[in-house]
Amino acid sequence: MKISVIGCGYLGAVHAAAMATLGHEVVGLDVDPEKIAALSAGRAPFFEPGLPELLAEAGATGKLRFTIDPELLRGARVHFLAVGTPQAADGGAADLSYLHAALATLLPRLSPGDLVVGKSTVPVGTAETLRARVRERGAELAWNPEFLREGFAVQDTLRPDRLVYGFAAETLVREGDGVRAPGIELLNEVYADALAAHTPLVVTDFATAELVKVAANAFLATKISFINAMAEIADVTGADVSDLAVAIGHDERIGSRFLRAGIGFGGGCLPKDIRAFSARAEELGVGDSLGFLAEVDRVNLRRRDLVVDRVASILGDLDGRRVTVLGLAFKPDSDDVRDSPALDIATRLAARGALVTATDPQAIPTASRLAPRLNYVGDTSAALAGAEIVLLLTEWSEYRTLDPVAAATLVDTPIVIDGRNCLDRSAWRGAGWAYHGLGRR
Ligand SMILES: NC(=O)c1ccc[n+]([C@@H]2O[C@H](COP(=O)([O-])OP(=O)(O)OC[C@H]3O[C@@H](n4cnc5c(N)ncnc54)[C@H](O)[C@@H]3O)[C@@H](O)[C@H]2O)c1
Ligand SMILES: O=c1ccn([C@@H]2O[C@H](COP(=O)(O)OP(=O)(O)O[C@H]3O[C@H](CO)[C@@H](O)[C@H](O)[C@H]3O)[C@@H](O)[C@H]2O)c(=O)[nH]1
Repeated sequence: MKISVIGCGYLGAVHAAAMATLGHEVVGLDVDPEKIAALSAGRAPFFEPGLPELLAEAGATGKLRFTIDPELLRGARVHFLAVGTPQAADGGAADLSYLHAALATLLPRLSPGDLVVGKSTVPVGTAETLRARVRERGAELAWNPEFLREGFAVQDTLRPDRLVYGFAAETLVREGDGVRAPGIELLNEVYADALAAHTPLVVTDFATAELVKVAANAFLATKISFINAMAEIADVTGADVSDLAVAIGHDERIGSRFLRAGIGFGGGCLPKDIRAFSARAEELGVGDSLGFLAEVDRVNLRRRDLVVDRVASILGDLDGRRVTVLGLAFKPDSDDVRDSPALDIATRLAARGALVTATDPQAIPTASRLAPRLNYVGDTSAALAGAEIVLLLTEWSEYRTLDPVAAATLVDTPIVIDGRNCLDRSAWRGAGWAYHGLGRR
């Protein structure tokens, strides 16, 4: 089937390439000519494991094209909207201007019978407001939220753990165990491979589909802030949050995943999604229902304050002190620094006068665009040289497996703050380091 993907960022580029490897004829549209030039040349415009190989595989099919020319949208039967919905500059709500612009570009190029499929994360109620404009063109709208994780985007796209389709409530017809809705066959054809692999499918109305996405992210964010709140308690009681997480995680009702305490969550999704969800609930007059998400956000942001304060309490005056930061991306296996706790901490220490040397296997280009004043060093050993304190802030495998004995010979003073509680503290202490975990004895 011929499909288009509008917006070729972290989500859209992977989606477009993955769809082509599944045999669809795909055109990916973006307004960023540099991104399109890279993708057209088969180069990934950002770091995502497996994406270069996926682009090569898709390129070899001859079925994948990237363009800035919206005319090439014509002829596709399914059009995915995958543009950004960032936090608005003036508050927590989602900025839908990119989505509206993308739709305005698409509408005149739609043909009757086409299906427009929203993938972007949107406030509940958005799809309903967009549908009339799509219907005027004789096309239909579906909402199909995306759950991929950066760092695992390729496998999550090809083998999602579930698919959710949202349709206008009045078009949904339930028959026994099945559901009919206009456009559902087109989506089933797009996802034939995943469906054949028995991927669970939930077909529902727009509002539920939109809510599933933000509810999932709100739950994940809450889980992280919960364990970080336990880390705060552990800090004052002498308990160990890592042992606590293992112990509560053995209860299958709780589960062991997403219970890693540390400097908290960041990225282009969790922080802005919980704020947009809260803002939308306020608009709907049910702000109190999500009041806890403001606390989830506060706990999360306190983690960054905690690390900055701890560095200050260890070093005393920060002015001119040599601080080395290992890791800038919001998580390992990504170059994404959107709302990265690591970059935020590094920047705040620099603002307080520290001489921050920062390194990351992939995120130096993205970080240096946002925070040009840090001293960026590509090589880990060079970054460690002469440090008065080392902060591990993104748990890339090369940092988790650092040899503490060798590292100790490079620094000025062997003090480490393990912002992700991922180091073997006995080994580090054994090598002479003053080890500081977060919520760990
Ligand atoms: N990144 C993820 O892991 C992820 C996962 C699930 C859902 N989402 C959601 O998907 C959406 C996209 O996120 P992202 O991380 O890919 O963002 P992104 O910023 O990486 O990509 C968005 C792309 O859209 C392009 N764009 C903007 N306006 C356009 C227009 N009018 N026409 C064509 N292209 C346009 C931008 O140039 C950019 O390349 C967001 O709503 C996000 O919340 C993201
Ligand atoms: O136990 C944990 C797990 C994660 N994190 C942090 O939480 C953030 C988000 O991590 P993760 O959820 O793995 O990354 P994303 O790629 O942002 O993915 C989330 O956001 C996407 C965009 O909405 C969704 O599609 C995914 O399902 C959802 O997991 C990162 O800063 C992690 O360091 C922790 O601090 N502790």
